[in-house]
Amino acid sequence: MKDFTRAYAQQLDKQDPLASYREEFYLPEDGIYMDGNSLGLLSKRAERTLLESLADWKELGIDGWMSGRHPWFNLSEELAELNAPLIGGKPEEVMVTGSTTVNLHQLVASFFKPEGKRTKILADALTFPSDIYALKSQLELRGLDPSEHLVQVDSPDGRFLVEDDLIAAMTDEIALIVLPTVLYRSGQILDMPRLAKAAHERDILIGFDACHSVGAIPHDFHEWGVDFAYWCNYKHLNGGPGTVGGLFVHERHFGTAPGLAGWFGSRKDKQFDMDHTMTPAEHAGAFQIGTPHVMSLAPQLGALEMFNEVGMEAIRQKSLALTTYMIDLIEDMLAPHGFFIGSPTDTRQRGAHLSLEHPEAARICKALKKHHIIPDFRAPNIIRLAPVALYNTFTDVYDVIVTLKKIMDDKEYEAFENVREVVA
Ligand SMILES: Cc1ncc(COP(=O)(O)O)c(C=O)c1O
Ligand SMILES: Nc1ccccc1C(=O)C[C@H](N)C(=O)O
Repeated sequence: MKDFTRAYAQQLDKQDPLASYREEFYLPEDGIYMDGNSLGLLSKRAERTLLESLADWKELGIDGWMSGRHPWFNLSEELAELNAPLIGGKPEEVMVTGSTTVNLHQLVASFFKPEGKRTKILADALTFPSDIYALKSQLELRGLDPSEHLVQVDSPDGRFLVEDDLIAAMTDEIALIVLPTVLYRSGQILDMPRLAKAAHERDILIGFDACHSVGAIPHDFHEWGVDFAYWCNYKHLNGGPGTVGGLFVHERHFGTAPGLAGWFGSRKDKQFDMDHTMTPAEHAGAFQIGTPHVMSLAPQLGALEMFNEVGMEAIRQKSLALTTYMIDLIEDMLAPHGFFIGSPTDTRQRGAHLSLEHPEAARICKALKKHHIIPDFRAPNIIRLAPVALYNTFTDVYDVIVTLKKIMDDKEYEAFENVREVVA
């Protein structure tokens, strides 16, 4: 018999080995934050490392590049070491640089080599729009028509992708594959090792957008043989709004010239020779372009420290316990209200957020916000809820679903217009 009392949720919190991490974060005073899949919250450690870098600037000026608490010249490399275990790469295969979309541009510019019959890029119909915009523009830059050279594999139900369909589309016309690790709407995890193996058996390179999986699930990119990956550090990793992104390039590709070159991709000892012939770094550092956004990197030092301390296995375990508990509560409390859980029920395929579909989703989100609960909305009908392992509790989950039940029982959502806000 499942227990649907608040006391049971509190009991689960008492047994939670990660409970103490909640105090490390600045949480809303009178509300519940469930949007860590879009923008993670500020932690005290991230605030401290940002303030330290500001103090270095204040006290050292230009010397902050080489002296100070976190010398800026090596900050991207220092952070790559903290990022590497989270995605299962060797430190030299990872770089903290650019942003998701910029890194995708860089990686496609470097690894898309249309030749003979192989001139197409394979992607999917559910991926984040920015990736598609980037892929289309990369094709156009090569004089290739995206309507012919970008193949997007469809989804049978608009929620999930089927690996067999993706593999069936890996034809001898495909030069490069770019897929999400975890889908941004449904939270489905794709079978990355299987896809990488299938791609390589067909002589195709494969890269992954790991925005919704980094900091949420463990990865083994090196072992899986993935060619490249890229991600943001502002969602599950709590690095701050617009913080610098990450990229992974498998060591077998070291020596590939960066498609978009810039002096920060140089070997560190050569960079200030100011030679007009670039000597690229001999590792993933080669894919950096210009001066790093230091103040935007700095919070990651504190933020990422926590992930390395706790380990991705423990984070994954709690995250799955939270989403499984949430599904149980939704099925019990919201049954008469017409919600559809558009996320995988199989835990092996479920990322770290749940997608709740409802025709009134836009205004249900507004009603939740009125109760100081922060979800997000994805048009036309999705409420995304992300109970985050490091700072959300089982009681948070309980309170969110009870509030949702009240909003539905009392039709509170009818007080709002069913249209999205500008930033939804
Ligand atoms: C899966 C995915 N890809 C790409 C992006 C775009 O990232 P950015 O705006 O940081 O380039 C996002 C989020 O914004 C995302 O969730
Ligand atoms: N970068 C942002 C800026 C403003 C508001 C949201 C975002 C997001 O990251 C949204 C996220 N990519 C999503 O999965 O929808």
